[in-house]
Amino acid sequence: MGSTGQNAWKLADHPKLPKGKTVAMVVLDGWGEAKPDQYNCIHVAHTPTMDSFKTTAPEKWRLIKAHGTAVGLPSEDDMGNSEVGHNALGAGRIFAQGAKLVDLALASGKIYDGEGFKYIKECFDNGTLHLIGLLSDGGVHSRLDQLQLLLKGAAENGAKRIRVHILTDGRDVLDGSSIGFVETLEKDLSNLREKGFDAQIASGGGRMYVTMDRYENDWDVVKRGWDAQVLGEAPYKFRNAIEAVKKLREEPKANDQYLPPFVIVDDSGNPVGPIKDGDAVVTFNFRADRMVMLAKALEYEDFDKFDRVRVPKVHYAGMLQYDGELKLPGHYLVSPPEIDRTSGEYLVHNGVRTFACSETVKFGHVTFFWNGNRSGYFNQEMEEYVEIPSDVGITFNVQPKMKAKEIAEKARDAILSGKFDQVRVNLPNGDMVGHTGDIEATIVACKATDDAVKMIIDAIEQVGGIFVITADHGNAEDMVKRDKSGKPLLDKNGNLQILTSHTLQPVPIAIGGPGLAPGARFRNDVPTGGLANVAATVMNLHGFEAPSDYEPTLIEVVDN
Ligand SMILES: O=C(O)[C@@H](CO)OP(=O)(O)O
Ligand SMILES: [Mn+2]
Ligand SMILES: [Mn+2]
Repeated sequence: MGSTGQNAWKLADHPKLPKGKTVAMVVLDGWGEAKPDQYNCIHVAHTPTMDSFKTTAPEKWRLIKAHGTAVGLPSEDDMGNSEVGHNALGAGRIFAQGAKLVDLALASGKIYDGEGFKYIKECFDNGTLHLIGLLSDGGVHSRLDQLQLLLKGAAENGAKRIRVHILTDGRDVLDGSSIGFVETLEKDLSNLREKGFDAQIASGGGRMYVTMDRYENDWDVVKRGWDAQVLGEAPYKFRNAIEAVKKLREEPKANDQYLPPFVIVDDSGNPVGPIKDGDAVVTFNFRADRMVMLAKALEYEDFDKFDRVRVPKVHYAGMLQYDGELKLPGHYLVSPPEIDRTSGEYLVHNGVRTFACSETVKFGHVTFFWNGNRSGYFNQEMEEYVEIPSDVGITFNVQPKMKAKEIAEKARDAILSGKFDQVRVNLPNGDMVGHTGDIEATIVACKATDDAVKMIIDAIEQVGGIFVITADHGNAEDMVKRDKSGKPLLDKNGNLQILTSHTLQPVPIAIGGPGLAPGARFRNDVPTGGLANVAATVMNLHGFEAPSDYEPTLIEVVDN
């Protein structure tokens, strides 16, 4: 911004909308809009509150885009996700996101001229290059084609010995697709071997059970990965990764997301790629939340979350820097998007007292991602962030109600306390249960979400406030893979192909409450509006104009 002084943060008064109304900002995670059928869990579930917005106040309900270029992703084929979704909601502008920035850096070759690559390259003569990350083409945390380019580029730039530590997906892509991705990677590695490089897969495991925990929900997940990747120890040992994944998937109930950790061993039974002193390590996920914990384990000298046993002296770089505030990791291959001047920061500077809450698995979404990938408060006196501990060690189809009620109660109490102007929550159920692929449980999840929304809008009713209900991307509204005409697809055994991932669907946004000015309604001249238009809308509802470079507001106020 032009000036860094306090004045630069001052927002103009909205000409028509008053200040001082309590605004509830509710994000339903994984709640899109799709045709009603039996695989649309939101449609099947009893959701009278969410239904009523659409039917009783159609001028205060609409759909907005939540995927593709509307949230800074490379193409319209990219489904939405929580990181880019909450970034857009909070920042009010569309930033080229990690997926795109890595594409550009790889295409131009600039990645190899950067400080991060030079740093890891210092180990190439005498050490091994380890690449750790999610192996799929989901495009939410990482992409296989980026890994392939990085492998090729590293080899061309001097890496002689390369070990890949894979995390199987099944959450952003179909369950069972891990085998195909491992086969593709094995082919690439064998090509490299033919050219004289020593390149192999060294370890693996399912993303939800090995390494990719987030927000410090369960350090055991990261420890399992550490043991396999760094120490070369795991309950399962295989000679190659294709065999490993095929065998481990044979266990009843096994799936890609939760495969147990394994290491690849040589003829004598020794692990082929533990991480040692003098090695280089790259975590090739571009998305932050599920890499931060491993980054801490690799980088922090003082670390007490689990016994690392051996802490190798390595040159470590992230694909991106995952946390700008913590400067974590210190070295990275591609600079992250610089998401500055978020609505949260503006509003705090303009006297808006903010409360934010979710349960652990989504806590960082409504704080860290919302605030432009920044941890902590802008102003401790004016903000309170509350984290409700998530259940640990279960898949959420077992507890589909999750902590929706507890989150809603906290929001209700915050609203009724009169201490806050904005009360912001993320309700995780549609997404977290949707990812399990369990349709019955997802229906229960959607009802629990609707009940929670009801509790929050009842509180808003009591204080004469305003509510904004929206979502970050789709998930629960479509649980099957479909052909182009929308017909559910069957696999070769005639079984339905269950969709565990997010979707490309738009999401609803509803506004209302007794504090909403009588003439306020959605404009009809922003038909392509998306998540990034929400921030200006919310600033208006707090009585302010949004900064001029924000995406336009979705609302207008007509004289009645
Ligand atoms: O669980 C996650 O990491 C992603 C899916 O990969 O979901 P969300 O973007 O909703 O957090
Ligand atoms: Mn989400
Ligand atoms: Mn999700």
